[in-house]
Amino acid sequence: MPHNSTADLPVSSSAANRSDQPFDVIREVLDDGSQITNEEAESLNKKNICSEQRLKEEPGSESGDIFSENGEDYPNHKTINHYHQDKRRMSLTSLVAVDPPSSQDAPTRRTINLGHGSDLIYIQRFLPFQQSWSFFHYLDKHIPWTRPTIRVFGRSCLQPRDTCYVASSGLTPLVYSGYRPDAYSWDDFPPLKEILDAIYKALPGSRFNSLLLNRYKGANDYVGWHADDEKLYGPTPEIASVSFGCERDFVLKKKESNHEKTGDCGPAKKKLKKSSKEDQHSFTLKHGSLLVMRGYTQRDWIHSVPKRVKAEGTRINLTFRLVLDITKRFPNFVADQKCDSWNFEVKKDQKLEALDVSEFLSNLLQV
Ligand SMILES: O=C(O)CCC(=O)C(=O)O
Ligand SMILES: [Fe+2]
Repeated sequence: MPHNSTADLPVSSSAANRSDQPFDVIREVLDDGSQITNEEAESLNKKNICSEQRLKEEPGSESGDIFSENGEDYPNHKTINHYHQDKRRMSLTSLVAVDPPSSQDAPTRRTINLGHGSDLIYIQRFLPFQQSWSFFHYLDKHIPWTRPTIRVFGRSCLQPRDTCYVASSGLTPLVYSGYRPDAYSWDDFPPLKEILDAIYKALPGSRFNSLLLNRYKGANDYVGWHADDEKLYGPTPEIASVSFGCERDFVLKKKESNHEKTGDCGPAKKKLKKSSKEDQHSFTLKHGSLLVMRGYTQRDWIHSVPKRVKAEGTRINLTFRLVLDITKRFPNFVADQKCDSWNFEVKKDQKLEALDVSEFLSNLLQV
């Protein structure tokens, strides 16, 4: 149910101390030893195919996996592949009974400087492999996924992926592509707090109060070129993105004044100028990984998760964001607008007095 409760986002919880223990719902499912159905086996098999094969690039897109670690993945993939050979007889428990992580699996953290105040952090093994599958199954089953009709460049279309929105109460609502999702409460999905606690450990000092969830149900689901530069996030939003399930490519491209736009409704215009290498980065987001976009990344770059023929399995992505409270104090700032023109908007608001301006700016800079 959409939330209107007073429950607010906890900054930390006891869950932080038991991040290696999957939550109860999942443990019940995994420990029951029941025979796996054909459908489950098929779905898990697809995930495995998806994560083991190198994803084929679509013609025209440039490859440069700046985050892959020599193509290595979790060593336990072999174990899973073996179980898949006789999928009718294997149990769900066997499927996830992977080797405990060794010291080689320790998370590695990489910072990628995109220049001009934009940067990324990538942690490939942010959450343990097995626990990540537990999160995947929980989210796949318990999140009330919806596939809304959105408007992009004047056209209505079905959003090419499932979505759900979770946020603390009382925040400025999120509106994108003419769609205003109802916000569910964090209390409705306790595992999300565990994931958030893990993020807080990795990013001390960061704060998030909203979460956009996306589910890509196969190769044809995607997110078109966009930047998460809505005004409610301020000019330098930090966005923490956690991925589960099928690996998908994530492509970042530097904004051009006349860059082509595709959005979620398909191509609109042919590209005129070829991007240089530094202007585009393409890489694979692994199961259990964390990607953080910071600084001016939303102002200066656009990103997408393109269709990929071989990406047959389901992928779930969570993007944690901080909604600033500026629109409560300054209702002239409409959440649906993009923030290409922050300075202009500030000057244009005749009602802003000197004191207001400093309050406005400190609101923007609040973390
Ligand atoms: O699925 C992803 O990795 C990205 C999702 C995204 O860009 C968004 O929700 O704004
Ligand atoms: Fe995005």
